Amino acid sequence: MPHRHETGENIINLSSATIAQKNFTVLKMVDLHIQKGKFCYLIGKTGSGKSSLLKTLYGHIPLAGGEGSVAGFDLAKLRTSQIPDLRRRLGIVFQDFQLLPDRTVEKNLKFVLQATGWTDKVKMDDRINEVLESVGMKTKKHKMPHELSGGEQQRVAIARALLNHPELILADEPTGNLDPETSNEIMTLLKKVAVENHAAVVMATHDYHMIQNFPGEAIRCEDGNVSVLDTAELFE
Ligand SMILES: Nc1ncnc2c1ncn2[C@@H]1O[C@H](COP(=O)(O)OP(=O)(O)OP(=O)(O)O)[C@@H](O)[C@H]1O
Repeated sequence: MPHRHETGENIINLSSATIAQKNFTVLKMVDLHIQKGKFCYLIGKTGSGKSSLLKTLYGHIPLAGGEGSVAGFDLAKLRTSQIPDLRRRLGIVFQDFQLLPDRTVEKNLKFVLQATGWTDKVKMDDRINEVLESVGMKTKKHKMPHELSGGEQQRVAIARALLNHPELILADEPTGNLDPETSNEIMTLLKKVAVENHAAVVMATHDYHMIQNFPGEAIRCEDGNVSVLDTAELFE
């Protein structure tokens, strides 16, 4: 189970951590240790704190207590100026894709590369082709987001998440807007790119059919606490 591994091998370490929205404590005494390269679900009822936990991990809300590190960044001491550096080490995928609607797939990806310090045009083009190839979208790079299906848009969003070789992909309900068949395709893709890129994945989901189809480990938010379990336990 993920919480038993040594600190140095972990991409996420939370110890006695408090996760809070404004002054409202969502989760407390959180101990969570996720090994590099692990695939982990994040489950729990609506309002149980899944999104708040992910937001703390990507520096959108501050750690409200205890200790925490993500990809080597100390969350308790994280300065605003370090947040872009942290984000560069992570890939983030959302339920609603969040592609820029006014530009092509290629320009969506180029925008991220430029915003994260890339300048060499040939290297940018090569990286864009590489990530689009890995999600099966290379032939669609001149399409606008509205010309793509939901599943295709999510493939592009996954490609975007991969651009800077993340060690950790955080995915908040990435299949929440997709039909079951497309959800399975996206899940298969996420698992494939995680292995290819040696990236860990923490994926929040409500979708128990998918968890049943793709068993694994899960972090569960419940009653203000976090526990780790094997998804097989959910269906006993
Ligand atoms: N911006 C905010 N200000 C104050 N409280 C918030 C804020 N966002 C969320 N909360 C509260 O924090 C708690 C956890 O919310 P969170 O969005 O993390 O849950 P969740 O498990 O991701 O739910 P869902 O599955 O519905 O997305 C909820 O009680 C929610 O009302």
